[in-house]
Amino acid sequence: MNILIEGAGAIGIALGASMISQNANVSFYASQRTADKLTEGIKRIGIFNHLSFSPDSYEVYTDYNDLPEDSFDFVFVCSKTVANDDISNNLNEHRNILKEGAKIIIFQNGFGNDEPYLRYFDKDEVFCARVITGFSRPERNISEVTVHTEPILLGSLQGADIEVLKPIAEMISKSGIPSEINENLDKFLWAKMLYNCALNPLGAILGVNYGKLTENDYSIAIMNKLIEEIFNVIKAAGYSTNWDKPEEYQDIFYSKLVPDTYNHFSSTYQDISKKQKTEIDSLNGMVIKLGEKYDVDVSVNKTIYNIIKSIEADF
Ligand SMILES: NC(=O)c1ccc[n+]([C@@H]2O[C@H](COP(=O)([O-])OP(=O)(O)OC[C@H]3O[C@@H](n4cnc5c(N)ncnc54)[C@H](O)[C@@H]3O)[C@@H](O)[C@H]2O)c1
Ligand SMILES: CC(C)(CO)[C@@H](O)C(=O)[O-]
Repeated sequence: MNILIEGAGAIGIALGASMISQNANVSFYASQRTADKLTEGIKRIGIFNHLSFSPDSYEVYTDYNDLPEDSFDFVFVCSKTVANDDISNNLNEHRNILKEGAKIIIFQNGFGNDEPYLRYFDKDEVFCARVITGFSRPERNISEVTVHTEPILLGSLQGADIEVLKPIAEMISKSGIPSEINENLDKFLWAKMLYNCALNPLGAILGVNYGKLTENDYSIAIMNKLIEEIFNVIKAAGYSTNWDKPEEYQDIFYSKLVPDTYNHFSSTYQDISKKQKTEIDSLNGMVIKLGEKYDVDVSVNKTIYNIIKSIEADF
């Protein structure tokens, strides 16, 4: 099985190492800086078993024109969501690198990340994943698995047959990180959206970790309003979650989800600290887009979104 990994970052390196451990042929598309570091080999460290591979175990490309024709069975999209326009355009322009029936799997936070790819590829060619395993990259060629809550879920937001993803879920699991296919991926992605949209931007704006946001009535009031608006959007757009009412979600949010991740500083906070564009368009930005489409009040999400965009305006 030949796999192209788009984005050799924290998730990309970890999944690349996982797939190599299962005898897949892995190619990374990477920036020149990362490609240079990948000449030293790659490692997956942290929780679960450790994996280490020499540079002759994989290929690295920095130019689409060098990718071999008629090669890849799967493309794993492991970049930040801001790169989706670029990656989908490039995959379309260089379709000849894909084998007949090749599948794209998007391992990103947020909702609707398949949309840029669906401009060019069919519904049964573009899949998504829900990842709540944490990864960090202490060095450009090393990925550390830092936390793990639930299996990596693979599925479709377009109702496509997901049996084709089974070998991938099995290989990720056999590599040591639990993974499953799931018919209701939208439910799980919306659950992750509720969590990330409530916590990430507010934590970034206030410069605090997740836990701190639950320690005063003012930030709690903002998060509750964000959660309410997202529930209304989910309903209006015809999706659902495992909770009927915002209050049911808020109960588990304050009693379990946030305490379990109390010390975490959101990826939005980390992006802003590095002065790089955040994934806000795929998080609260997607809530706003759907809210406007279905005529749902999303004014608090819009205010939070506008603050993040104002901060980013200088990057
Ligand atoms: N790290 C985590 O713990 C975690 C957990 C769950 C979900 N996610 C999601 O996974 C995605 C990737 O996160 P990450 O932490 O691995 O990010 P990262 O910044 O470590 O890695 C992203 C990589 O993509 C590369 N890239 C940038 N533009 C590109 C382009 N146009 N084409 C190809 N590659 C490009 C970057 O050079 C970088 O190496 C994000 O959507 C994130 O929200 C991350
Ligand atoms: C789990 C996590 C690290 C990635 O989805 C998230 O909470 C974030 O965005 O920081």
